[in-house]
Amino acid sequence: MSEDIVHDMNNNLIHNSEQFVVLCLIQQLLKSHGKNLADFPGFSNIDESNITFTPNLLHEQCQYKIEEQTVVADKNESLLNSDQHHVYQKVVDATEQHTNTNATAYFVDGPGGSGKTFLYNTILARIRSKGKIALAVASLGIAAELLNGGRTAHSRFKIPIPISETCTCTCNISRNSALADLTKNTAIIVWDEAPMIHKHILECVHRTLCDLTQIDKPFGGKVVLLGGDFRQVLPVIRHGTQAEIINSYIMQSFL
Ligand SMILES: Nc1ncnc2c1ncn2[C@@H]1O[C@H](COP(=O)(O)OP(=O)(O)OP(=O)(O)O)[C@@H](O)[C@H]1O
Repeated sequence: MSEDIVHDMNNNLIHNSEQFVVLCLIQQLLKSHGKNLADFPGFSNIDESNITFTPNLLHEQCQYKIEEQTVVADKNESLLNSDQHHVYQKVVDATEQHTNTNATAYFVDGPGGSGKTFLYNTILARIRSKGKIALAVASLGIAAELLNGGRTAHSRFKIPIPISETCTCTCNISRNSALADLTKNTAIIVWDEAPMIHKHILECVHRTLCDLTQIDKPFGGKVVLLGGDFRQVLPVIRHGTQAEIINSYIMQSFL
């Protein structure tokens, strides 16, 4: 978190001390889960009203230089193998012809090392080279690190923790927030290691996008590219039976 803050400071988006801003963000996170900094030993609540921290998320995503992204996209595109190129073309075309009314969700399934991350980064660069917003998220921090501009899905969409079977909640994104603006304006969401998340998480993001866009289609009508490898790790269900684990798969979702 503090590294993100330093990055924003370097881009003149934040004017408070790094430690103060991190504590404010932690307090905001805790508040969204019904707790406060003062609930933890050694901390007292802090006054967030002094903060001049308005990270313009939309601005941050528009920082990508079109020329640089075009160079990356052109170079990577020429290297794609036929399978990668097939997916690339479908997804890029869907994003270009997208009207928000024809929902388009894609899933890329491939074993480790088959070039999924390379493909995602090529798609991200191509969409960004057209001046559009492309959000890159992953279910795991380590996978998010490998995506250009990647964040964990929990961090990006403020997914509530925990999420229960009966939960019909949405993510902690209010309609008039910077994050809502960013999400509404995104042309595509690329989500790596999707098979590792519980289907309720995906459904929560879907409800949030529908709420923000006011479009009653899968993922609020956004183009979504979900990727991963079903041969790797499945969602972790504490003390879960085999049936419960299988039922938690995103493939078991109504989406
Ligand atoms: N078309 C390509 N041209 C050149 N290099 C490629 C191509 N596709 C993949 N690679 C390279 O192959 C290696 C493995 O690819 P990548 O990391 O994208 O696989 P992956 O499917 O995401 O793996 P994992 O599921 O384990 O994360 C990387 O070094 C990547 O740069």
